[in-house]
Amino acid sequence: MCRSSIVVACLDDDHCGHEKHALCLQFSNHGPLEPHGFARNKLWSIDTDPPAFPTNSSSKAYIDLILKPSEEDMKIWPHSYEFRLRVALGPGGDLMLTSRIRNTNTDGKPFTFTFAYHTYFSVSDISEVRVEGLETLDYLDNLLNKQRFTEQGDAITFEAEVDKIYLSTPTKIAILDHEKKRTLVLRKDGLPDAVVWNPWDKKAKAMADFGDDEYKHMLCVEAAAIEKPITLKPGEEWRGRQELSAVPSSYCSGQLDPRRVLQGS
Ligand SMILES: O=P(O)(O)OC[C@H]1O[C@H](O)[C@H](O)[C@@H](O)[C@@H]1O
Repeated sequence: MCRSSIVVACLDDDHCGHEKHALCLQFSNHGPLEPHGFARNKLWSIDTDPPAFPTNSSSKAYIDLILKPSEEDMKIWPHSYEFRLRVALGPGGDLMLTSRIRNTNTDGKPFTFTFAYHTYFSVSDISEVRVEGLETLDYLDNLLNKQRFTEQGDAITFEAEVDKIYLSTPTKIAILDHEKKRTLVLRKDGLPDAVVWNPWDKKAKAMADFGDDEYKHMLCVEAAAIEKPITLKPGEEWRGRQELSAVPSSYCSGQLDPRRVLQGS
């Protein structure tokens, strides 16, 4: 059995094992439930006989984790569902996360949810990092009551607390870290939004499970579906996929295809 907020993969050499620098999953929910939803605090089981991987995929290493509600869970959120998370590693070290959520209600009722892969990336120095792919997009600012603004034309850089939900984002977003000589590339499917979060100094100090200076070396970029919650009728299934790759710094800005860089084609 596994917790949903387990470290699925550690992307950081220095802080391996610290959840804040690892990859977490959240099944978010609007309404009277705990912040960020309940899925990350539940026990998951491993599917020992998972369906085969699509034959066109080069990945052979994967595990399927399953979350279904217990009777206790249904008292808090009265819906029946199956949540299948496939964690797969590609031959070049890419990490693929595929979530499938199916409404298994037998009472005919639909349910609605929001979703985010709550990914903490380790970076050398937050002040030197930039994010490409979100410029000129609209966003909701979580620090200003979710007011809607439009981002400027430049790549995103960081010099203060940020907590934004970018809307209608492209399928590829890049986090350029010159000092680490690497670019992290996030590819996604079925997840139109992207949360960008760094607590900066004051909030970091106020967070019990976060070191005072850790904000300098992390950045959350989260593939998400938040603005338009997903509604599933009984029998319907939703799928949301995120793929993470780290590519050497020879990777050029604007050239968002890590395979071309790695394979030199
Ligand atoms: O402490 P966590 O549960 O990991 O969440 C920390 C942060 O995550 C998100 O990205 C939210 O947008 C923030 O508002 C929140 O404070």
